[in-house]
Amino acid sequence: MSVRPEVVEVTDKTELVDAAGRRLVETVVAAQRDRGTASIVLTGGSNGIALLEWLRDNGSQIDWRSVDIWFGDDRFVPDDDDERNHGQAREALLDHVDVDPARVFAMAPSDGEFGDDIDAAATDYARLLQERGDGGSTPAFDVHLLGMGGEGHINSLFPHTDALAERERTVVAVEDSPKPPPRRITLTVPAVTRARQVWFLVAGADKAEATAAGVGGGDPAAWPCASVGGTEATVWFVDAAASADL
Ligand SMILES: O=C1O[C@H](COP(=O)(O)O)[C@@H](O)[C@H](O)[C@H]1O
Repeated sequence: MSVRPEVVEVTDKTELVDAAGRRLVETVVAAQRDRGTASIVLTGGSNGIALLEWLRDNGSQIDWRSVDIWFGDDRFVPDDDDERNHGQAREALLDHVDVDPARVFAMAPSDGEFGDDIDAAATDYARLLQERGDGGSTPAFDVHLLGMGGEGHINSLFPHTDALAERERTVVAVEDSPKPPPRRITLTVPAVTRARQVWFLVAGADKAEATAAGVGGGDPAAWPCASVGGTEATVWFVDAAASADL
């Protein structure tokens, strides 16, 4: 991990979303003031989507026209499938604020332009990241949001998998995710660690062991959450139950 993680402990999930939401508004507004633009990598999962709902109601200080929206992972299923992180993000936020559609970079669904060719879809997302990367393999995202599973997975990077071990490509296809649906596209460790700030949104007692491993520097092959951090900040927003083992 690049920088020492900061832990923001709150009581429950409502406070967690509120704390992360307030800080995200501040961070995006500051980036837009300093650089004229901002970039956020969204995550799926319960807290990631709750945060987007919070932003829908409380994010009016953000100039949504000047934000690039990326996805940390998505499920390779048809576009109208409820499992799509992109569809959930549209419903929670993107359809309700003034984002520039040309700056919302969804991963291809299984009925999109690449059809069922998941590798072509993953390769194309890597191409897009590089194209917008100002000479780097990806943009230096302002904030990469991450949910986390009880076994420590982030994006679709699961313990002891080739996707987690990837150190060259920024985006890979996953054909056998242990959590359904099995086919996914995900940013890899080299992509996540390009972010200025990496934020974990974690609630629930079933995440306490993984939280302790992530914050405390556990084995990155066993605990994907321990394998990433931001170049400027790594922040863990955790509720009381998830922080029980810290
Ligand atoms: O499969 C996924 O799960 C994680 C965590 O989800 P949660 O509901 O336990 O918070 C999520 O971060 C990831 O984007 C998603 O594809």
